[in-house]
Amino acid sequence: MINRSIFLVGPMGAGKSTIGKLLAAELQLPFADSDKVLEERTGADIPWIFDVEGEAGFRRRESEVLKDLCSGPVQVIATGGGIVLLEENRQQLKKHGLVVYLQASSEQLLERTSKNTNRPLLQVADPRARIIELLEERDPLYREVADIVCDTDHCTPKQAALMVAERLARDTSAD
Ligand SMILES: Nc1ncnc2c1ncn2[C@@H]1O[C@H](COP(=O)(O)OP(=O)(O)OP(=O)(O)O)[C@@H](O)[C@H]1O
Ligand SMILES: O=C(O)C1=C[C@@H](O)[C@@H](O)[C@H](O)C1
Ligand SMILES: [Mg+2]
Repeated sequence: MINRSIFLVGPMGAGKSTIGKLLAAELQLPFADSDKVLEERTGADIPWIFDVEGEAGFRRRESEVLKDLCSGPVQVIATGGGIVLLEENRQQLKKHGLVVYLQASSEQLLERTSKNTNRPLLQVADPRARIIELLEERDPLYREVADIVCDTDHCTPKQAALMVAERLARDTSAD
């Protein structure tokens, strides 16, 4: 039985938002996306927030959103790729959720993030190098919080959602 929210973590382009929606439908749970909640609350999009308030301002807003989502109803929650950077966020995730790390190779991440410009941290001359650098820094943090790790390189979003649902059913069957 799933009695805690399911948080999807992982790098930009791992598919947290895309797979999260499909997973929520599969589990018949509501869906929330922390990036979207943050944008709605702020009344501005992520590039604007980074421009005006810097990454530190964005991270403050992100932590507030996470706290509220953690005290809300049980649902599937796609998080932002940098949610694991702050220790207090990692504690919240571990305490309140079942955490799924969606993994993908840097090549896949590059391909999946190259189609739009709404990710400020990737608006650099060499996004491939940035993706590798972020992955090196963050992979241990995603693993630290994860109950389940799923590789999404070789599956469609639908297949990935079904794979996560199966893993969750297995892992929560003893609860
Ligand atoms: N398993 C997959 N196979 C192929 N394409 C995928 C897969 N998962 C996601 N995509 C595509 O990659 C793009 C980025 O996915 P998505 O926005 O869900 O990533 P994200 O993890 O939420 O990233 P961010 O941290 O920036 O919010 C989308 O166009 C999506 O359709
Ligand atoms: O990986 C990150 O740090 C980010 C990922 C996105 O989901 C957004 O939260 C924002 O673009 C920052
Ligand atoms: Mg997303």
